[in-house]
Amino acid sequence: MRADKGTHWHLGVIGGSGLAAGIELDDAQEIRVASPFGEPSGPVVTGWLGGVRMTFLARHGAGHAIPPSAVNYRANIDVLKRCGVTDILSLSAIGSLREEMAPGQFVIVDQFIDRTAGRAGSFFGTGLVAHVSLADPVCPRLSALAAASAQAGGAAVHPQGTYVAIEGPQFSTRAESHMYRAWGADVIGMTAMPEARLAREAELPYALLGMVTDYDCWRADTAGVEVSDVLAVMHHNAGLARQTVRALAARLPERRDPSPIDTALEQALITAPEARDPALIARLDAVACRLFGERD
Ligand SMILES: CSC[C@H]1O[C@H](OP(=O)(O)O)[C@H](O)[C@@H]1O
Ligand SMILES: Nc1ncnc2[nH]cnc12
Repeated sequence: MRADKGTHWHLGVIGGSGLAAGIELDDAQEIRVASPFGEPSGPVVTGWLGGVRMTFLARHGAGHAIPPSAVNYRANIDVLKRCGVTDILSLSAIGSLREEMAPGQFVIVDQFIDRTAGRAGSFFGTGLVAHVSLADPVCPRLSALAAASAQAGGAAVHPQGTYVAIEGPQFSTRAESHMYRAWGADVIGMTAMPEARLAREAELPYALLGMVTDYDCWRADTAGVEVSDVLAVMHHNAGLARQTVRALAARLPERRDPSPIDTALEQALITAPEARDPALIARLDAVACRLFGERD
């Protein structure tokens, strides 16, 4: 049995630092969704925005209790898929590694360097091996729509940027910050990996709207990052972020045409059918429902 996404959008929104309160939705319902991958960050809020189905999840849980290393990224992506989400927009606070990407501005991230360690980074494993392509890790369609929506709301938007994901929870040293710049990274954060790679494994097109909150610590005359600075900018920007999501809902074409990412697993599975682990396949009832059966 193969589940199709059909032609309707169902946008999943993951809200990061300063955005736990979420987006106001019509007919909103808070639902606890169980996942075979463990506890998600919290209940989802699902409803409608301008006629578009939307499901929101606060990445760090209520009251920002979950640090970046302890976010259960697999469960979060799994429950969004289980809710029927077709695409994911991630909202994140980011530090800037470039003069021209100033605090208060938005960056539509299109590449990643992953410096995280020890996070569960795949839904697959022994008994079902999959290698999805991550060359182009974000969805160009959703990214372009998010950029246009942010711009329409008056935000200064950089349409591209490379995000280095650090393990945290500490901010970087100045030496690290200089090194990431030399590597070609433009912005820095602690959460987009493995979130983006898991979204790809779940065949969910993913876009990241980063909100610059600080200059990290590479500038000689700038003090190190403080959480209070990040939250002050986010507080200021949260309205613009919510406005961007509303504008995005209005801008989505009536019909959702298929994306190549909807079938990302098609060429990725390498384990022979007879060597596959039924228990692992059972856990993939949502993530790989298109290949292994409908969700109940
Ligand atoms: C509060 S500063 C550091 C914190 O902010 C970012 O979170 P998110 O990506 O969820 O908006 C960053 O990645 C760190 O987790
Ligand atoms: N400078 C920074 N480093 C890591 N994560 C961040 N989130 C916001 N600013 C950050």
